Amino acid sequence: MATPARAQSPAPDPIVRVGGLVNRFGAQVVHDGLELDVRRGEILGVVGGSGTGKSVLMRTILGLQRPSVGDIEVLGIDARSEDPEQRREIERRTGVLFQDGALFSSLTVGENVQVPLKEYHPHLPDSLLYELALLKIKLAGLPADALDKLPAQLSGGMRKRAGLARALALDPPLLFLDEPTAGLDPIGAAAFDRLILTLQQALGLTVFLITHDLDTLYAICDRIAVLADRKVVACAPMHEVERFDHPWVQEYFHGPRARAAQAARGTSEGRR
Ligand SMILES: Nc1ncnc2c1ncn2[C@@H]1O[C@H](COP(=O)(O)OP(=O)(O)OP(=O)(O)O)[C@@H](O)[C@H]1O
Repeated sequence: MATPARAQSPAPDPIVRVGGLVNRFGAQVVHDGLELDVRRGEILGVVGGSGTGKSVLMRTILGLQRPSVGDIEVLGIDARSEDPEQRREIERRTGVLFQDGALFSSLTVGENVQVPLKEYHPHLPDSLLYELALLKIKLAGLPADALDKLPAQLSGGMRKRAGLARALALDPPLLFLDEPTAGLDPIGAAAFDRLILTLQQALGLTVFLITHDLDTLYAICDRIAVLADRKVVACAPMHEVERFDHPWVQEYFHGPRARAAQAARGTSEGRR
């Protein structure tokens, strides 16, 4: 049985701590006393029904949105801080892949990857910027000739990889991915999952991954955080979460799609 997140023993070495989080939009309460730790080096899958506040949670952790109430610490920094130095430090040490890739459409892929490099290292010579962008593009599994293409000239899967290359530009220890496999065909999605896992293992990344993709959860996530009832109702490895006695969890992890994802893997445990 998965333990409700609130009742868990302290997480070993959390890199993100969220405590007592409340987010309200007018009369709508999205989060109410939400607790979550992200452990250093894990891939945490964040799931929940549509509108349960997964993206709002991510934006709040990144400091892009101020919570109504609550404590948020990212890499030891108070994410609610208005100190520009602290804000910059969080930005520099976190990579984000937004759902649509959020690339600048008028810049080439290489120029997109160079944006954070130029912002944080304004004195790097052009030749080095070029080499670094090329390195990140290759790391994200794109061919070198993608460097000079505009986002519109790439496929959806390649655009995701370009967004990932930009997210990795500053070698962040912490990566946020918002539905990275949405819109990809199953083969492209599986390849993207493998890429995330390879990068996480090779670079020692911690990954906060919002997804609806059961295959992704089964294939690469160390723990799954379930958002429901305005809280994280369970946060545990998959084999524990799928047994959690909550209507949404039961529906999601034991519906026809989940059975198909499990069957595809042969077993739902020991998959990494
Ligand atoms: N800036 C905002 N102003 C008002 N309401 C907002 C704002 N941002 C989010 N919301 C509301 O908060 C709720 C949670 O939104 P959020 O985008 O986090 O959901 P989600 O769990 O990521 O959903 P999905 O799985 O559909 O992407 C929604 O009802 C949304 O309309």
